[in-house]
Amino acid sequence: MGAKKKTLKSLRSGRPPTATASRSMSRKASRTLINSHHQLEKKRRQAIAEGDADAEKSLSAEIATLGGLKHYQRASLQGQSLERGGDTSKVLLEWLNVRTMKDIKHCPRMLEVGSLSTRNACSLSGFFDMVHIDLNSQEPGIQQQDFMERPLPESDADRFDLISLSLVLNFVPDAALRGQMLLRTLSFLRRNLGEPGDGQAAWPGPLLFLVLPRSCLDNSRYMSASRFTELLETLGYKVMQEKSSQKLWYSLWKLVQAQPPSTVKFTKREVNPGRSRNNFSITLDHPPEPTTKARR
Ligand SMILES: C[S@@+](CC[C@H](N)C(=O)[O-])C[C@H]1O[C@@H](n2cnc3c(N)ncnc32)[C@H](O)[C@@H]1O
Repeated sequence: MGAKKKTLKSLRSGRPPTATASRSMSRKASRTLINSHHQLEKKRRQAIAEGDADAEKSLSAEIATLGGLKHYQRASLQGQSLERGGDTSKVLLEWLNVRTMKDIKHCPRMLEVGSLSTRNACSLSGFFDMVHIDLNSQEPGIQQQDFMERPLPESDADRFDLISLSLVLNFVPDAALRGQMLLRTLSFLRRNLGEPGDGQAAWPGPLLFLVLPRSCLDNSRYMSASRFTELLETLGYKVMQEKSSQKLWYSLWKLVQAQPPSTVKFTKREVNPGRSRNNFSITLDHPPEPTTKARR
């Protein structure tokens, strides 16, 4: 660890206010840890799907040896500052436009799924009534909760004007679960934006902010930007903004359909053949066939 500690100062100086990792690791170490965690989680889910309890136990032990989700989150925080151009919510705030936000009389309610910090740009802006959740909370202001287990809202008071899924979909280790996560956003967004003229008309929502590593769309055998758009449009979203950085793809979607689709069949199919490509994919089988098992 001695050699790694030498990099501590430079890492800290490059870190945005959201990133408060207590111990730094090198850029290479954080990238390796993130990749290993994703691979092991994927294998663990496969073991669960196949009912292989021994394999699941040994993969869980390997994940624990790596430091588990807590260590992964620490690496992700460093990733924000080192490689990804900082806090992704800065892009969302730019798109929403400070002037517009100041004109909105109601305070838009925002759900940040996969929250590592309560001090990102959106949280500090004061424009939002924020709810932060994560599988593993690292701060008192972040509820420890699985979005997939969050009770479905009973009224608009429990719903949101904006949901953020920044680098969360790619964290989910299973293609079918990713589809379910996107589908689930529909239940958590407010569709009724109030009477025109009451100040709420300026809010452009209901909105979904999505960030993915570019490789998920640019270099996957089973996913591409057009295929992803096809799925989001099937769910009732329309793209409002999108941009790419060197490593990430940012997008902002507006929910434009009044009702969720009654059926969706979005299957895994090869769209970009090639040996060097990755296997990122999203599938959705809604409503699920009774015998269908979640599988990549
Ligand atoms: C790579 S980190 C991204 C964090 C941050 N949003 C960002 O943009 O850097 C992914 C986070 O999503 C969280 N996460 C994944 N699935 C989740 C779920 N179903 N519910 C809540 N949080 C989830 C993980 O615990 C992890 O902290």
